[in-house]
Amino acid sequence: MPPAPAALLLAAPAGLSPWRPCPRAPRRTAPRLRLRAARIRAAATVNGEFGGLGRRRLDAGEFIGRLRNVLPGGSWWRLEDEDAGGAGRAEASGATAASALSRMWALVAADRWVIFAGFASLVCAALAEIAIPHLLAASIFSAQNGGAVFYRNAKLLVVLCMISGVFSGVRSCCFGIANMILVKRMREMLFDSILSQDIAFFDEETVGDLTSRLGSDCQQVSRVIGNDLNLISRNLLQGIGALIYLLILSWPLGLCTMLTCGTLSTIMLVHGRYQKKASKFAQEFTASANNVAQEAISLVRTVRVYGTEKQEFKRYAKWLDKLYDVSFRQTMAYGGWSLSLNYLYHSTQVVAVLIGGIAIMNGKFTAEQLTKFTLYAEWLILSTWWIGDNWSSLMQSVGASEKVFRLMDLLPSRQLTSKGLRLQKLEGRIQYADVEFSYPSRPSAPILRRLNLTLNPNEVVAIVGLSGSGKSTIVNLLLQLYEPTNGQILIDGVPLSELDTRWFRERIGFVGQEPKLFRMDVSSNIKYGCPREVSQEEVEWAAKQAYAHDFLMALPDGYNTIVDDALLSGGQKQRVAIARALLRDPAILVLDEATSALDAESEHYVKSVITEVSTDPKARRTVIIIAHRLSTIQAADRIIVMENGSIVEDGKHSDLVKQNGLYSRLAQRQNDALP
Ligand SMILES: Nc1ncnc2c1ncn2[C@@H]1O[C@H](COP(=O)(O)OP(=O)(O)OP(=O)(O)O)[C@@H](O)[C@H]1O
Repeated sequence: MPPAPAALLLAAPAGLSPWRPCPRAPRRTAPRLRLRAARIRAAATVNGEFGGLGRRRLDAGEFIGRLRNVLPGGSWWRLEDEDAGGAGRAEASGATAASALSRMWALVAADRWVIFAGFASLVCAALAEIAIPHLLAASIFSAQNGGAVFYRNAKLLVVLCMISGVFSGVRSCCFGIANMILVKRMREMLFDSILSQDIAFFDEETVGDLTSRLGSDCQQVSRVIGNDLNLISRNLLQGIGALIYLLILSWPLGLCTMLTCGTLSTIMLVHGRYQKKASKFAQEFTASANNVAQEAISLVRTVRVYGTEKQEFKRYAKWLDKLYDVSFRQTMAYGGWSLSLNYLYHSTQVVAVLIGGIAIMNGKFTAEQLTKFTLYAEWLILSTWWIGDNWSSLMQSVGASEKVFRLMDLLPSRQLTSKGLRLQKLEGRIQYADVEFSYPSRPSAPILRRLNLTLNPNEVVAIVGLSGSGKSTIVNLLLQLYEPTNGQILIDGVPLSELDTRWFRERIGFVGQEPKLFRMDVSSNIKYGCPREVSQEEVEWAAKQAYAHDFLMALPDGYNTIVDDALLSGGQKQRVAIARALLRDPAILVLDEATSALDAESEHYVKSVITEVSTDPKARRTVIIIAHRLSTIQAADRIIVMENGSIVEDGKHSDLVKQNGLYSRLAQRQNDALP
């Protein structure tokens, strides 16, 4: 028996059987796998309403219509879903099994010796195994006629069993190793490709989807070499050997068996193609279920506070239901395939015994020949069955591999491939010249409109404005997370796009609105991404500068305490992030001041940075502060006021207050809000 559809097993949470519909989401409402008009009929069939078992009696026409839907080729089997992403479309333009396999071969080609050794063992084991039924029958019948031939046959049988055992073991090991190599390389390349994409890519893709490609899809592909190809090759060899033997023994009976196998192969191809398509849907649904789970778990505090556990469960169950639906059809298709096999298998046996028996009675065939025939016919049909099983599994893996390969084929971000200029020294002059920008995910919504702004070296510039006015976007462009749609940014007079991105980023310190920490110790978090080797003293120096040293020393293991995003308060995380930025001694420091809760904690620091840059010549650098609390940035050299993606005011605090414009209104509003 082949394993149950893998996507189902991978996606189903512990305790929730993948073979049962989710109890909370009745099949009547939740699953929206639209198998065209057949959906309702399909549900009726699954629920046992088909054929008069339900409450309403069906007339003959309706009955025949429904029967036609569930028969092979009927509309019940059609796989379509509006929410299935590219699954349906991918099928139309999908790569063939051959091209997917050649891609996989390219990944393991460096270690081809393992595969060659596996195939050599496979041939030896198959040759030994193919001779076993012949010798078995010969031994049994030679026992009737005396000892010598029987003992010779028995010895040969022992030797063949040993050869088959040893080479089967080597074969499994080699293919298993090749498989591990394939999955490891695939995951490495996929992860590398994902990490090298432009940030705009991550605006469109979801974390759950991408981790699903890395996890379950790669796992599904892992069966290709170790299981599918290995077993298909073995059974193919054995099947061909058995067929030749049968034709030599009796060509009419051999042809009869061949006919059965031909029919089985046709059903196998249709079944394999169906499984391939179904597996793509299962893949999409698994990814969507993962996505919901990932989102709900990462936002579990919000979920708890708003009491939306049931809502989240329903969202998750919706995808599980879809997965169930598609897996149900996969299982039914597999059932159909098994049914055809059993039927054809037993018919062949009966036909062979009937025709062979008549031939024995007519003296044209011996009992030993008929026994050998039956053994090899069984072998041939079982080989065809196993090839069919492994073929459908192979098709599922090919289906799963297509999206993985498509992601792997994405070109890396130009920033990571191009070698740009490295200036002798970064002075810190930043010019935005006629910069226009809209986010790639919303190209029709202009965010920055012909922005012209110059920041001089060592100047402390604060950017203020209403929420959504484009303040963070200005910084995003400087950090090269996105590129301007029009215009350009110049750094010390050189277009930013011509600079070596890595070199430039090493000279920028950035503290975002919601700094993230990695799950590692505090020291490593502070050192993260630092382009030079740093000592513990330097780490502590940076922490002191960021007013983080005291609370870090109070942690259970001080600087060795393992932290992550959930283990420190927002303000504490921000101070660790500030220490991280300062440790680089950046020529340009960017502080995207957090809104609301963090303001009080960051205010003190922002003020001290401004004071330090103004008074300490060693600390001088270009500083950009995106500020929400205007009281923190009064001492800045310049304040830029943004509205709807344009600069509407530019000057010192004292001048802007007098202008009676947006800044003075904002300042007034904040003053009024103070107790
Ligand atoms: N990745 C993105 N994709 C599409 N639109 C975005 C993206 N990031 C921001 N935007 C949009 O761009 C506009 C400007 O956002 P931005 O974050 O620059 O504003 P902001 O002035 O920094 O706001 P806040 O003060 O609330 O942080 C907003 O309308 C926002 O919805």
